[in-house]
Amino acid sequence: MQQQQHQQHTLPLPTDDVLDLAQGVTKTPFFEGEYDGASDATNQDLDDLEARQPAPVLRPRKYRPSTDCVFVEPEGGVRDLYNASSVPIYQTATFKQGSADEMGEYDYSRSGNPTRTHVEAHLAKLMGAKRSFVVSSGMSALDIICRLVNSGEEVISGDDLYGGTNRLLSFMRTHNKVTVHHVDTTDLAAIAAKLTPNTRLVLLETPTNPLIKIADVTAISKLVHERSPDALVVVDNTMMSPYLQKPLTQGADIVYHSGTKYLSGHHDLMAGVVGCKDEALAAKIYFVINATGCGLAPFDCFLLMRGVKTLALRMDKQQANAQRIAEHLEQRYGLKVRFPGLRSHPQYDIHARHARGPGAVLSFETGDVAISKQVVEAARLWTISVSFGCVNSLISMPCCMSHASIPAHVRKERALPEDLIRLCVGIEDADDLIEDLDSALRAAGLDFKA
Ligand SMILES: Cc1ncc(COP(=O)(O)O)c(C=O)c1O
Ligand SMILES: N[C@@H](CCSC[C@H](N)C(=O)O)C(=O)O
Repeated sequence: MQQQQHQQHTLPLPTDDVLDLAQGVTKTPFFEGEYDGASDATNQDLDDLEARQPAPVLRPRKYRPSTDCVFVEPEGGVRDLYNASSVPIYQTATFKQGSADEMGEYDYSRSGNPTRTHVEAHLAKLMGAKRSFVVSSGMSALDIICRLVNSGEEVISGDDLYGGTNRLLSFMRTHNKVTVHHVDTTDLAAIAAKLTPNTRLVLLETPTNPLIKIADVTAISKLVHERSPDALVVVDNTMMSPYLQKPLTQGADIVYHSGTKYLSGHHDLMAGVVGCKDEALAAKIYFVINATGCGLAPFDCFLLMRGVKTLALRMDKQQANAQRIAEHLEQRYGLKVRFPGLRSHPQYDIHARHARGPGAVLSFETGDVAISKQVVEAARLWTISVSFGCVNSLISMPCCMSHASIPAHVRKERALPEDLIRLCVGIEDADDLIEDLDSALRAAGLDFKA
């Protein structure tokens, strides 16, 4: 009984009411799919629907992605007693009950908290998810998803992926008797070769961290669902954010993000986000969150919500800067730059079909570990730091930083270049970023090509 109540209040609240009202008018719920300017129901249709209703109608409308980030559906989150424009931080562990056997919408913040419900509803809309959850970190989000895998089952994942993800999958292999296959996820045949009736998860990063390889989520989802109907396609969408890419609308079953990155945008909190395409999966995910207690704390929910509202603005500036920097490095220095906004990227077309932009993470090699180290250490505006998605620009060497937990021999087997430099581009003036990078490259002995 109590369990059911918890599941209800973590739903994006009256979204279903909204859709019921619009039934027969729109085939495209407002929270599904991209704005394409041409859905079956126009806003005029919805105005007409409203005019025919005896009472005020909650109107589902489709907005463009940047509007979606900042506009919080009034019926989508929590109802605040005082109509606060910014939903307050419900800094409470418990909620009072009217009687011993009747709890209200909330009883205990591990099970649910209004500030959390609010950001979850907003993120569900952005991701095109039936339901979303916010937890204590991106790794926590993946941990919850991995609990859907039983011992004896199999996971297929990339041969290029975040070091912490690799670490968790290795733990599952050694401690939980799960078979983990690492394959090149740009190669459909390589995935097909590992699919069995025992496959439970196909876990994709796209773009991958740090080699920026692109997976064709649509083609992979179709293949996996046909060949291994019990398998779930899970996409780590951290590098793109829901502003640029919505894998649930491309066939994936679950999407997750490190909210520590673009969603929050300022490197002032750790968070993870999970979005599910259906209620059955959502119920399983909610069970694990409540059972293990990794739901995001109220203050961090508030910060995450504040960050999401400026996501479009930040991402537009960051990726415009990244595009200029990628072109500069490729054209002026002749470096091999890995960035899906460059025509030279091997999966440029696939990425362009799936995402609204290239994002703001790129990587390149110098040909020598010592030179790369000199470049990284000579930069001034570019801070040496792990992570990405922050408003400040960051520079790193993945093999000794974010991916150091992958043993050196495995990095070698998977062709992860030790001299790789990763740039995470921020919102500074692109000219300043380029000048600073030029002087760091020059200090390390690299110059414009003749
Ligand atoms: C692609 C990717 N996914 C997931 C994570 C994990 O996120 P968090 O650090 O928030 O646990 C990271 C980085 O940490 C990452 O780079
Ligand atoms: N010491 C940390 C490293 C975090 S890396 C963070 C981020 N995902 C990135 O790619 O830079 C760890 O061992 O997890």
